[in-house]
This record gives sequence, C-alpha cells and structure tokens, in this order.
Amino acid sequence: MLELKNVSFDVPEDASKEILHDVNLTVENGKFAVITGPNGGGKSTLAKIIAGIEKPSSGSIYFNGKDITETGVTERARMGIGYAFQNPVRFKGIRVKDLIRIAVGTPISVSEACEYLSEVGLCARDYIDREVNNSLSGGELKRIEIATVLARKSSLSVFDEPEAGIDLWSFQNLIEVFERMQAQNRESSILVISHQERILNIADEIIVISDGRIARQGAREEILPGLMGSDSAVSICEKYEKGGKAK
Ligand SMILES: Nc1ncnc2c1ncn2[C@@H]1O[C@H](COP(=O)(O)OP(=O)(O)OP(=O)(O)O)[C@@H](O)[C@H]1O
Repeated sequence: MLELKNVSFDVPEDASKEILHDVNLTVENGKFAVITGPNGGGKSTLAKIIAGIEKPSSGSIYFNGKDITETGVTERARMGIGYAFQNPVRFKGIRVKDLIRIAVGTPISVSEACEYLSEVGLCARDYIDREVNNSLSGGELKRIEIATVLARKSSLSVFDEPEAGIDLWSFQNLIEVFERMQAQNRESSILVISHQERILNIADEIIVISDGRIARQGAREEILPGLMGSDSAVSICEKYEKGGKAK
C-alpha cells in the first residue's frame, strides 16, 4: 500500500512557488487508481515524488508501512515501485533487449525479452536489437517503456500519461495490458495519470488534482459522474480551468 501524508513540493530554486500543497493519498494493494485534472495541476510532479525522482519539501511517503520519504529512485525500484515517464528517456548505445533485461533484473533469453514487446503490440523481431535513440518514434518509445515496466513486475506501477502518442489500436491494447497486469497479480497496484475517459472508466479509484491540491478522490462510481458532466473527459479540464468544482 502506498500512502502520502501531507506532501508538499516547492520549486527548489524558488521556495515561494509551491506546486503541491498538503497532498494526502492512499493507493491500496490490488487497486487501479487514476490521477486526472487540468494541465499544470501537479500530476507529473506527484508521480515523480512517488517514484523518488523528486523529494517532497515536507510530508512523508510510506510504502507497505515503511517510510520511504528519503529513499531515491533506484531503491524505490528495488522495493517494487515501477515508473514510466510522460516523456520517456532515450538511451544512446543501449539496445531494447538490454533495457528489458535491466528491467527484469536477472539474465533472460531474447525470446523472453521479446514477449514483453509483443505484450505492447510491437513486432518483437523488428525492435529487439534497435538502439533506444532518436531513431525510435515517440509512440514506439512509449510502448517500449511500458514493456520495461511490465518486465519489472513491480508491486506498484506508475504510468504518466501512457496513452500520449499512442495510436487507437495500441490504446485498446494498453487497456488490456493494464487488465492483464492486475489479473496476473491481484496484489499489484497501478497508478495512472491520464485524461482519457476510457482509462478513467476502468479505474477503481479516481483522484482529481487541480492547482496542486487534491480536489476530489474516491471510488470511480462516486467521482466519474461529476467529472463527465457533459459528454467527455475534456470537461474535466474545462471545469477546473474555469475554477469550478466537480459536482
Ligand atoms: N522545476 C520547476 N520549476 C518551475 N515550475 C515547475 C517545475 N516543475 C513543475 N513546475 C510547474 O508546476 C506545475 C505542475 O507541473 P506538472 O508537470 O506536475 O503538471 P501536470 O498536472 O502533470 O500537467 P500536464 O497535464 O500538462 O502534464 C506547472 O505549472 C509547472 O509549470
């Protein structure tokens, strides 16, 4: 279980600019939680704090009862927190198969590495020996990164806008990937940052972040109807950008 208690974050160079204010959040084991809300609300910052890339200015983070506030990204990965960036990093000189092997953490065969690529809809033989550099398209890179998170088999997997740059077919595949992840390990949790209605529709819990604060959080059945209001997930952003509250 992940717990954030009174987490705040201000820009290191300018302490007067607080990006997250007093965030309290719990993701129980086995849950699929989605964080949504308007652009610039603080979602990616929160994901980076959970992954250990950024340290909160105040507050505490607990993972399975252990205080991990001071631990860095590598240690958190070892503890079972996987993270996929909004904009994945390119690694010149590293091949896709190496990246997957690093994620698994133990030596694996090429065909085992290929299975993870197939999971995200990539034709494995076309990609397994490719370098993770600028020659990969944004959508390909995004899917390869999702494959590495699958390979990690983390107990908590955090995905920052996994749908960004992904075509419609792959998007449906992505939903199935999440469903399979949870079916394979009922205790594993997934935390996704997304604006997509189809991802919100499969969430157990929805957390709305606006202006650095949790505006709403609760079960999907409770939160989603107020967000959808008119007809689409776009209304989430519009409502909050106008300073409105979800009903
Ligand atoms: N290092 C930084 N220095 C200054 N401002 C920052 C820094 N990091 C983030 N911010 C600001 O903090 C706010 C929250 O950013 P964040 O990326 O967390 O938002 P988000 O909710 O993920 O947005 P989006 O939906 O557009 O991805 C934004 O206004 C952003 O410009």
